[in-house]
Amino acid sequence: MSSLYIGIMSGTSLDGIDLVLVRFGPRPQDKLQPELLDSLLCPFSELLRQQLSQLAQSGPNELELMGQVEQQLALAYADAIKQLLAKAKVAAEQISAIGCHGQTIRHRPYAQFPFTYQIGDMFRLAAQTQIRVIADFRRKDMAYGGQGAPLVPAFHKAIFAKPDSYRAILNIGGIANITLLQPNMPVRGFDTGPGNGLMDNWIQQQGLGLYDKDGLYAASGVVQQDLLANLLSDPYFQLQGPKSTGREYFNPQWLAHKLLANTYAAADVQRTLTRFTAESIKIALVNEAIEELFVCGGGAYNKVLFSDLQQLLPAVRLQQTASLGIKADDVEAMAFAWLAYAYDHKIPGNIPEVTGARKAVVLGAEFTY
Ligand SMILES: Nc1ncnc2c1ncn2[C@@H]1O[C@H](COP(=O)(O)OP(=O)(O)OP(=O)(O)O)[C@@H](O)[C@H]1O
Ligand SMILES: CC(=O)N[C@H]1[C@@H]2OC[C@@H](O2)[C@@H](O)[C@@H]1O[C@H](C)C(=O)O
Repeated sequence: MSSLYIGIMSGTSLDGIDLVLVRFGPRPQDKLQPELLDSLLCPFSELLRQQLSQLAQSGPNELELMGQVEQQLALAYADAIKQLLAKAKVAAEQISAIGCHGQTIRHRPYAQFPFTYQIGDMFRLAAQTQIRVIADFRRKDMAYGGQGAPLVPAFHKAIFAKPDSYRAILNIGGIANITLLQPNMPVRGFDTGPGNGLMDNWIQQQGLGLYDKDGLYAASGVVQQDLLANLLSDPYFQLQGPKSTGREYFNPQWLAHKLLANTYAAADVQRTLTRFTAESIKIALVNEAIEELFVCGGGAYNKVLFSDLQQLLPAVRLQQTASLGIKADDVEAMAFAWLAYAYDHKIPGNIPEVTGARKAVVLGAEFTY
């Protein structure tokens, strides 16, 4: 019998909760394509968004705040799941499991004792929904010496790889990450650097909204070449993979440091940040003979960013993942539904060449109701 899974992703953009309902075939060895049945985006309340943003950086009273926010987040996830089930007209009993990423509030793969924290009380989520939850996907990879990220490459390989074409999948969320699906080669993948995160921060600081819809604000500015060169001079871009990063590094303080004593027009900064994301992705792909690049994550909708990427990668056919049947918004959440399915079928969820782990392992832990 086929089985239904729910995937939940709330990522570094802090825009809200992405959910999908997916049907998987009964036996992984049949390699049936998963069927995306429904999806939903539930924005965070302004208070929860602010609290999560606060927790993503060091500050006073963190532990107390984290305890409170973990519970609120679980309730927000549970509410979002109830909305999805009602929309899809599916009962909780029909769902095999929820695969939930949780909310990253700290990711320190380069610390003396590397660690990564994804919060959200998964027992509360299971109790509220009466559905078992598979979560905590990153820490086992880290326990085997990996970075704990990115994890989506195994899913990309399972559903997007082609034997005769060099495909790459680019996720542009708050942070951007790439998966390289080169025929007859181990899958590679890593975080390329900032995605929309710095652009979101900047437009928010100008009081012009939460993000630059379709890149319209960036389109009103001009790329400042000296600022662009300064941004690209960060050593992260020259590091070889495995590598991963987050908001603890590429954040408003990082940008403020780069802008020091300069008085660029605000729209020019937005335009330059957009170009910067595209240029940093180009650096990551410089020696790769990619034929097709599929873009997902909210950044796929930024028209200026998309056109910058196409201009910088003229030999590559650039498309959104929608052309492969999965909307840009749904890919990451679907990956977490797949990781829950992989847990249930004892399929490793990490790729050692990607994360740097010593071996491939089944990721996640089960939270029962
Ligand atoms: N129409 C649009 N135009 C421009 N940007 C958009 C549009 N829609 C979404 N975005 C951008 O996409 C972001 C959300 O992307 P997404 O949900 O993929 O990120 P995330 O999952 O939170 O991050 P990550 O993948 O790093 O964990 C928004 O914050 C915004 O910057
Ligand atoms: C620690 C963490 O939450 N990392 C996220 C983040 O958002 C994008 C990029 O940085 C990626 O490494 C990862 O998410 C995706 C889902 C991943 O693990 O593949």
